[in-house]
Amino acid sequence: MKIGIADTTFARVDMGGIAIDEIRKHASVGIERYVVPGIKDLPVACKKLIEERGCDLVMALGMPGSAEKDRVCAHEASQGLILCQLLTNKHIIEVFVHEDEAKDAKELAWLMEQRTREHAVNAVRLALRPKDLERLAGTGQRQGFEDVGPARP
Ligand SMILES: Cc1nc2c(=O)[nH]c(=O)nc-2n(C[C@H](O)[C@H](O)[C@H](O)CO)c1C
Repeated sequence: MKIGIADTTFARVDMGGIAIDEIRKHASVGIERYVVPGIKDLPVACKKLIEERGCDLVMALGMPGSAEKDRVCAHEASQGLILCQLLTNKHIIEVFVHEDEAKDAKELAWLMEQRTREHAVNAVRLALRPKDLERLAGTGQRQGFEDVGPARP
């Protein structure tokens, strides 16, 4: 089992390093890292991690900025990542933290780390322990900020 980590230099936090640190706490798997300039470069990095470097699942980590052009960029990158999943039949866990989700740089750093770590656990579950995800179905999990919990009638 090999997990790929694709991340960017545009991000203001070392999301790839954090993801690798978290994965190593939960599983003994091979890890391949591929760093690109920005989120629009992630789809091909993921495809290469899967097709050329033998990854079974990839995490795509990035930080869209707060300008309108960055939001468009994030949407385009997401579409590329979805297409890559369909072309390769492998999961890509997209971990995007929009810069304006946080009120300041301190909260941004916290959110980027928290969301990355929680999705790294999801990546391990998806790759190795799918039953763990089944147990969490419908429980209102969120990555980063608080879970919202299940809705009750
Ligand atoms: C406008 C823009 N916004 C972002 C962004 O919010 N986050 C990010 O990671 N990268 C951005 N980029 C860079 C592109 O994703 C890409 O790296 C370049 O267009 C080079 O292919 C661009 C060009």
